[in-house]
Amino acid sequence: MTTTETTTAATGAATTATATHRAAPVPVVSFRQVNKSYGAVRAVADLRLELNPGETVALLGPNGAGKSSTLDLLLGLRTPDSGSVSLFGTTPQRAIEQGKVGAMLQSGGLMEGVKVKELVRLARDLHPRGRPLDEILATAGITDLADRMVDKLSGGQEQRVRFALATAGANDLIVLDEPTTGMDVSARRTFWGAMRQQAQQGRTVLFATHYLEEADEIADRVIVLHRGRVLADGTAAEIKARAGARRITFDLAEPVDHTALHGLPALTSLSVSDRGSAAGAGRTVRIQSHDADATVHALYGLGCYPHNLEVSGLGLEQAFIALTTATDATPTTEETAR
Ligand SMILES: Nc1ncnc2c1ncn2[C@@H]1O[C@H](COP(=O)(O)OP(=O)(O)OP(=O)(O)O)[C@@H](O)[C@H]1O
Repeated sequence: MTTTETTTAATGAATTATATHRAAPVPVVSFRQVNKSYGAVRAVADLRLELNPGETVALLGPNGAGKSSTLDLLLGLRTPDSGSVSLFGTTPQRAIEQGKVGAMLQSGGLMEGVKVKELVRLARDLHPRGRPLDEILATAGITDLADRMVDKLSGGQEQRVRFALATAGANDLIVLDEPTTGMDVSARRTFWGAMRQQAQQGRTVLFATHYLEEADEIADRVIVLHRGRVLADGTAAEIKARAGARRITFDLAEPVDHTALHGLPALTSLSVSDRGSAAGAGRTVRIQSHDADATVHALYGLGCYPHNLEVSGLGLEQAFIALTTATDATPTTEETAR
């Protein structure tokens, strides 16, 4: 909090006005109109983004959307062509030197010829605010791997060791690029349990993932990147609502004219399975519509008698597909200009 005192001399008397302002918290991460291209490929385009203290944020996007490039810029591993990136109000390099950032990246092998505990101890000793070794091993779920040689680890175990290295110090920001790739279901559960603990201690967590259920379950904010831009930014519920579409499922006992179904209003997709409905006969129809009321109303107008009718919102996965495919259908500014 900042207090500003203003003293005004008027008619020989001093008037003191005290104004109290609440200082805006310094964002943990700030991207200001950042651009990054590799030759002709525009990987990050006019990216504006702020992360606030304590947020757990998922970065989603199809292959090539710019997720890894964004994380590389954030960590100072790449330099923007224009715009600026800051962490905790300073440069990425400075924030990392101060021990504020832990990262778990996709690339880069682990040092070989050492035991897991030796590698983790080294990372801990290099950190300005290293955590106790036993605690690091326990939170990463690798206590039983402590004496294993690093080159004898499975892919999923390696990922857990990478996580231990990323959390070897008391970081304020943890950055994870597809952290659970190669982990089985149980290792994933343990991993996210550990991650939650980190978030509950007030740390900001940013992770890129292709597992949409992870984003849905873990993140309190989801950022969808596409073609290097932010396509959607909000809670998972907001992203689902933003995609707008509803899913309509029903069974039909009688044969159906597919062309008539395709003519239903507000349709974004339609599939008819003739292999028998859930009830054992007929066919199951699955529709995505951006106006479920209009679609269902018209369905009755076709003389259809749907059974087991269900109308529901989209899951994050379908919302993600709806959002990104809608954008794929829209030409970019550069394409329009051609
Ligand atoms: N070093 C590089 N040289 C040339 N092009 C690159 C380089 N790194 C990334 N790209 C390109 O930049 C774009 C963004 O890549 P990036 O790896 O950031 O995407 P991503 O969202 O992380 O993808 P994925 O989900 O496949 O990991 C892609 O078109 C990619 O081919």
